[in-house]
Amino acid sequence: MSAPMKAILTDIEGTSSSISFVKDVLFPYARRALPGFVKARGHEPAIRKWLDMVATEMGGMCQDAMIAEVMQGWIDEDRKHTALKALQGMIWADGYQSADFTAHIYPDAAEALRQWHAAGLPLYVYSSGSVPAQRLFFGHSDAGDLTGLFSGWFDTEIGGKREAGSYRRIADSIGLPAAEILFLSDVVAELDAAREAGMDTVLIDRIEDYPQPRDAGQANGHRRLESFSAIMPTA
Ligand SMILES: CSCCC(=O)C(=O)COP(=O)(O)O
Ligand SMILES: [Mg+2]
Repeated sequence: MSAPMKAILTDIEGTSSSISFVKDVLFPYARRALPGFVKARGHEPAIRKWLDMVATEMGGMCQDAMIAEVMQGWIDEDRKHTALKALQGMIWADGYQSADFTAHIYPDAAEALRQWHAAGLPLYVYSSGSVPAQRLFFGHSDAGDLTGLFSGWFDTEIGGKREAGSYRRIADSIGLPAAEILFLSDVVAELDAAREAGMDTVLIDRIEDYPQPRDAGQANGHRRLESFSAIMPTA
């Protein structure tokens, strides 16, 4: 018999929210703004530390304009680099504050998150997007400010999403055995890592993001659902 579910940990892109919002709205916004952002604010310590991290990876001294160009390339490749994600989050803050966009959330996800929270189930986020970017995302979602629904936030500062150790550290930080946490994601490799750490898993396979639903082999033994509605009826 499996352990009772005591908390839910959710991914964002492709799980609670559409891939196309991230790829077609957020990434191009950050790509366009990056050179100006680095030029105007690169001297601020909270920004400098990330630029220096990228410069070190590039082999040492390089001009900020070149660092910005390298990071634009990383955006095109969808690299989940912690420095890039931190800077993207700072850039998106302007976009949300000036109401250039609101963050997409699938209506079934917003509804289920509200129901689970109302039922007393603690909710957590684990995304490659930085924690500040996650807070902005759920704070300015199509369904309003949902930040109050969450008990905690995790990004790649705790470790990569495809590494079992990250999920062990998250379970420790939440203060529950991994077996009592359900992780939701659209990426099988992330679910594999969470399962290796002992978490329960559900593959979210949204038709809008994955027009060719994953078959049982591709799902690699993870329960596969097309929305949040069927995960745990609370009604
Ligand atoms: C929360 S900010 C936008 C999402 C993002 O930058 C990203 O890389 C999403 O990755 P995820 O781990 O949520 O699939
Ligand atoms: Mg995802």
